[in-house]
Amino acid sequence: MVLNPVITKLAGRLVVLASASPRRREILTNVGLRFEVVPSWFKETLDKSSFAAPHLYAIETAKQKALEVARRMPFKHLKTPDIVIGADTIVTIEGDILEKPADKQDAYRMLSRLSGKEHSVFTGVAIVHCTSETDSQMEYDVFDFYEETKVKFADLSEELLWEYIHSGEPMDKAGGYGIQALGGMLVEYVHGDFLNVVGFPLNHFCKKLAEIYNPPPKSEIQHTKYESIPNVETFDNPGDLESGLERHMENGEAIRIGNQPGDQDNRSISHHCAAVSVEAKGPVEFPHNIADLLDGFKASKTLFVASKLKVFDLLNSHGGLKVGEVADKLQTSVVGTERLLDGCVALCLLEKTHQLDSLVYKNTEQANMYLVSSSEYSLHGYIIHCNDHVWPLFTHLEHAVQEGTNQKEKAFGSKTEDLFQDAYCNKKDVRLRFMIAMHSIARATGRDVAAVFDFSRFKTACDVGGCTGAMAYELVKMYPDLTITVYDLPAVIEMSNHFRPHKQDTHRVTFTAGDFFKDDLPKADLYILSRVLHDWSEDKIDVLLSKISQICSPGCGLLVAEIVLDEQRRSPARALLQALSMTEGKQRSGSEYSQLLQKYAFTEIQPKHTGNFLDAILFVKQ
Ligand SMILES: C[S@@+](CC[C@H](N)C(=O)[O-])C[C@H]1O[C@@H](n2cnc3c(N)ncnc32)[C@H](O)[C@@H]1O
Repeated sequence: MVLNPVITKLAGRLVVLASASPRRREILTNVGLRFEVVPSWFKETLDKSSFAAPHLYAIETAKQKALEVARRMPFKHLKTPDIVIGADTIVTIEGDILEKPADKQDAYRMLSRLSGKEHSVFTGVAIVHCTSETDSQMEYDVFDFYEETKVKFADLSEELLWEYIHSGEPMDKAGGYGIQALGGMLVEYVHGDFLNVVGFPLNHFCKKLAEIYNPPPKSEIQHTKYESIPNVETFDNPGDLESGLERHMENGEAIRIGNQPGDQDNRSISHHCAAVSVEAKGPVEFPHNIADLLDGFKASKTLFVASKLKVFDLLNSHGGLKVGEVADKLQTSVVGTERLLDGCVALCLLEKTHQLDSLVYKNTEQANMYLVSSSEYSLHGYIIHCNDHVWPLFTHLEHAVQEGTNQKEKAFGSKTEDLFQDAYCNKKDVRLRFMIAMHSIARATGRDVAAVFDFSRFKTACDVGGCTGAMAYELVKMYPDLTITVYDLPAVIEMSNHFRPHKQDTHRVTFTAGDFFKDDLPKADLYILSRVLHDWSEDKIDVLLSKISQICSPGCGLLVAEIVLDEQRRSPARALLQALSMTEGKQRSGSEYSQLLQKYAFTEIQPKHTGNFLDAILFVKQ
């Protein structure tokens, strides 16, 4: 369930937020919108003086941010979004626009201007629909709006001002303050939408969606159609967009790619599949979605190999390197290394810049955050697992489809009786690789799963099949009264100490070894099943859930963390593609999980999409 039914109209479309702001991401995630984040490269350099009013500047910046992403994605991300959302927040006082401070002095200048006075916060929002209707070019329908909120600051002493500036909070925020955190202490009153000041006017956005999807008569809608994109300056060279895939249309009007607004009800396949209806007789437009799929495996393998060779670790520790230096340090050929690095640039994992007379390769911010093996939320372990374990299974997909079985024997030479307890899994190196992979996903997701419900009424939890304890560590961080037992097979528990975080007090997380099909589970008032149910047959699930149901008293909780399918079982593609290499389990929709758990006297509280790798459903024992 989501707060605004209109948001469900976006289900099944590839929705992209063209903003790196964690605050915007959180606001939209909280209402159940599923979207990808692709930060815009548009430089915020529009000439403010050329706009008649400040809000027009914010709207234009939001539009340009969204359009830049809409234009870049088909070429750099190999997929075409259906909808791109851009936003720009500015603070205005006495007719001047204040954006993000450049440094501490700039923050001081801004905040002392705001002290004791009322100012306005404007957020411009652009919703860009990407369509390809009648001619060879993509077309962009842009719907935009803005919201104004008045905020009054208290009189700020010099001491308070500098204390706030030294906290570091002002630096990435329009006007130099963040109302949702420490900056809230500076504010005397707010007139208008609070979330607008945080960075995204959710209420107005939902109204706008309602207007777009349940439209009033056409004459009343105001939006701009961009057949070609206005020439704007971005970090990227717009010229390179023309060099990649070109759209071929010999006589126009042949096909439509992508769902159009209003298509929701008769849509037959989901967004990533880009519903293609061939309506006309003439030659057809170039099938971008199919071309993207043809290259999909090359893109994955490029990421895998760069990760395996630790390219991102190397570039992170050196800041930036020339191709010869990378080849030298990796002991690889110069020509092959250059191809790999250029492939990573094309996939937006690396940046290539001219420095003096040479080309230097550097990690993108995203690569530093997720691909460097030592980074806090690194996906490196999971990427290596995909390369070493999932990739070989997928090379036998044809057999898997013919035989309806997992192809572990063909890929690794071991027959699967129990997914986790055969000789192959008991090899120490294989087990460790698996645990590192589980750890990286659970760490990346744990915080979001822990935050989607209020678990504070639970004092004891048992993470059943909790592996390295990654989810447990995130939960105890957020809930200071909670203690968690991580329950897993002895061979896993034996190695769990490797994963204990150093900078966290971990005494509230303990480990118990056992077999959840055979042994008694520890007593707790919240049970967690994260990525467990999808792995097993109905019979085995029956054993496990009967055990949990018996041990639970009324009021006990059961948290299921899985990728939850939509009700038509069409998306997310991630879940359906993962199912192709499954042994005996299956992926389920929200209502399928509810029906399953109902049999064991658990009632669903609410399913939540976290926007992360896993979704969450909380159940309560009756
Ligand atoms: C797919 S992993 C999920 C790990 C963790 N919950 C997460 O979300 O990252 C499944 C976990 O179940 C554990 N497991 C499998 N069979 C088990 C059994 N019979 N008893 C206890 N744990 C088991 C595995 O060792 C593994 O850690």
